[in-house]
Amino acid sequence: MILEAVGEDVSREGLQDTPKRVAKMYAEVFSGLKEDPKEYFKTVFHEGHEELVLVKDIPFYSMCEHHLVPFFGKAHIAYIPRDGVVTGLSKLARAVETVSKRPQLQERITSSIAESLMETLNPHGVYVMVEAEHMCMTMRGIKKPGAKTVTAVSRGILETDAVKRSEVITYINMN
Ligand SMILES: Nc1nc2c(ncn2[C@@H]2O[C@H](COP(=O)(O)OP(=O)(O)OP(=O)(O)O)[C@@H](O)[C@H]2O)c(=O)[nH]1
Ligand SMILES: [Zn+2]
Repeated sequence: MILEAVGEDVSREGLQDTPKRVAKMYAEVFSGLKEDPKEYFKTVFHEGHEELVLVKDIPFYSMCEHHLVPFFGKAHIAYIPRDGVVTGLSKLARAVETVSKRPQLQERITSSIAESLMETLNPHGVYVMVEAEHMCMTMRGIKKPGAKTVTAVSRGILETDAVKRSEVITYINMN
C-alpha cells in the first residue's frame, strides 16, 4: 500500500517480494513488544557486592514511533545493588534490546530500563543514560546530521546523592 501510494509500479521484479520482506523486517525490529525486560532481571547472584555496577556503551537500534524511522546509539546502565544482589551483566544488554525493539521514544527507553531494574532488583539506586541520533532529524525534516540526544534517568540514591551520580557520569565518560 505504501509503494502504491507513492506511485511505484508494484509489479516490477525488485518490488514483488518487498511486502513480504518488510513484514518480516517489522516482525524482527518490533519483536520486543512480546517481551518484558523485567524477566531478565530474575537471573540474580548473591555476591555481597554493594558498590557500583556499570555496563556502558551498549549499542542499540530502535524505531521512532512518530515516523517509523530508526534512531540508534548507546545505552549506559548503572546500579548500586542492595543486599549484594546483582543480575547477570548480559541481562542489562538484553533489557536494552527488548525495549529498543518497539515503536519508541528515547525518553521511554531510558525510563523503562530504570523502572524495570528498580522493580525487580530493588537496588539502592539506578542511573540510565541513552545517547542517540534520530534519523527523523537527519535524513528528513530539520536535517541536522550529527545532532545527538542525551536522556538520563536517576532513581534512588543516584537521584538524591549528586556526588555518587557524578561519579557514575565520570565512569560513563571515561574511555
Ligand atoms: N521527545 C521525543 N521526540 C521525538 C523522538 N523521536 C522523534 N521525536 C520528535 O517527534 C516530533 C514529532 O513532531 P510532529 O510535528 O508531530 O511531526 P513532524 O511534522 O514530522 O515534525 P518534524 O520532525 O519537526 O518535521 C518531532 O519533533 C521529532 O523530532 C523521541 O525519541 N523523543
Ligand atoms: Zn521521528
